[in-house]
Amino acid sequence: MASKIFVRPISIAFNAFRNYSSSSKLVDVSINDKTGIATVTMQRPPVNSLNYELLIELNGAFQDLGSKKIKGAILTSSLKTIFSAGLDILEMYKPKPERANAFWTSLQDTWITIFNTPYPTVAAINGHSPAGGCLLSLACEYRVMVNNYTIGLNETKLGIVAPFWFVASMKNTISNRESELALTSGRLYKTDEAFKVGLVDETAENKEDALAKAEKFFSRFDAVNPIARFLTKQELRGKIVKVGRKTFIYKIFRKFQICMMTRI
Ligand SMILES: CCCCC/C=C\CCCC/C=C/C(=O)SCCNC(=O)CCNC(=O)[C@H](O)C(C)(C)COP(=O)(O)OP(=O)(O)OC[C@H]1O[C@@H](n2cnc3c(N)ncnc32)[C@H](O)[C@@H]1OP(=O)(O)O
Repeated sequence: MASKIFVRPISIAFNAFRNYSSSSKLVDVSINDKTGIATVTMQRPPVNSLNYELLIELNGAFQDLGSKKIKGAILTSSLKTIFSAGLDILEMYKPKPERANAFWTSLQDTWITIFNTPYPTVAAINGHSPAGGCLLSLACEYRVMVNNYTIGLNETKLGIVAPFWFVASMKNTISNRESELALTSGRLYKTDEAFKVGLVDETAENKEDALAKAEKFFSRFDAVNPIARFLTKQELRGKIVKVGRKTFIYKIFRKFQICMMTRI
């Protein structure tokens, strides 16, 4: 894993991004050849719920962008009022063990990929973003959210337990105290409330405003060496990924979750 992480920022320097655009069924990726900014758009109506196929496409999209010379990537949604409704409930209802295993692996891989990108990332949250939707945005480095929607890790309200890497992602963004209050109560924050606690970094009037603010974020790094930037990001985020990926506790927890899911 370490070699993969260290090779990427060097390889991106030798790849061009010009005129890149790719659209699969569930995810659209476009790169603006003037700004070098990529936009990854989830497009799985009605609510962008995260099933195995969407996660695989998302993971692939963010991984592919690692081999292009981009300034940064924005994650957003094609839907009018939903960023993502979180994990697809149908994936968790009486799944076959193999599917459940593949699903959980794809979720964690996607989180790790986005959390670890060598390039800067922003979530332009243009709609509701509960649970797994919130997790995706937390994996990005910066969040801009359109007014009057909701975001948060509401798992306890659903009677389920957020995996500890969901919790770690929240604690990487807001204080331990606020995370405890939010997670134990399953709180969904309105945009302005999320802004007050730092769960989102900026608010926006609409999607266009959110995209414009997201683009502006990347200019902070105009005078920053991209490799130094990435290694610093790794220094700050690496431990969380290691805990999420490797520990014995994680493996036990995953078995427990899959076991629970296959029994419900
Ligand atoms: C289930 C037990 C598993 C136990 C496993 C143990 C542990 C695992 C923990 C893992 C952590 C979990 C993370 C998650 O992400 S869980 C999912 C949490 N998501 C939510 O709570 C969101 C639920 N949805 C909503 O709040 C709303 O739908 C909305 C996103 C705000 C949109 O509202 P609105 O625009 O009014 O649309 P509708 O409510 O009418 O929904 C439209 C159709 O979409 C279907 N839908 C909604 N959410 C989901 C979803 N997460 N998965 C699949 N389908 C979803 C909804 O049923 C409607 O379908 P219909 O048109 O056919 O009725």
